[in-house]
Amino acid sequence: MASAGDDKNRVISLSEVEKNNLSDPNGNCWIVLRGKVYDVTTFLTEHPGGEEVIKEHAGKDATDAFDDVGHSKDALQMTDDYQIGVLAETDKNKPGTKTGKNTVGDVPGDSWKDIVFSPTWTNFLIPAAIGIAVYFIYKGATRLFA
Ligand code: HEM
Repeated sequence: MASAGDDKNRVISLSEVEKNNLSDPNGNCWIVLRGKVYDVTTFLTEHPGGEEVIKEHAGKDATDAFDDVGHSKDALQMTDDYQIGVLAETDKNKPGTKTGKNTVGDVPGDSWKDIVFSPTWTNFLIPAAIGIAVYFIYKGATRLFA
């Protein structure tokens, strides 16, 4: 059922998102997740995590809060039903907004790239362990031939 109102690629400015923060007379609740705009007004009462957590982000970017919860892939796919547009390019780099695709593969920690390229302590620990092992092998070898 495609109609003009179903256009998920309508370009929406951040100031328009900010107006739909529940306090507006229309009572709408819009949020931004990775550069996409969602109208979650009707979803609030259905949200398994409760209304309040989403309401706190009404009219704002909720990407970090959404990711912090560790939403399931099902939850991520559900967001599609509420997308009403994309954030204007010029507004994507403003503080507090996150760009990027909202696809399953983009969930932090979900892709092998996040692990391989993450600068966490494990990336330091593994080379360090190899270094120590090489040192002891070398020490053992020099003792053998001494
Ligand atoms: C369109 C947007 C959203 C959808 C479709 C959605 C969907 C869901 C679903 C399906 C769950 C059940 C658990 C899961 O499957 O992961 C859930 C739980 C939850 N969500 Fe959302 N959510 C949305 C936005 C948000 C936002 C913006 C926040 C935070 C500010 C949030 C916070 C939570 C919390 C705290 C839980 C409970 C987690 C738990 O009990 O372990 N959600 N959400």
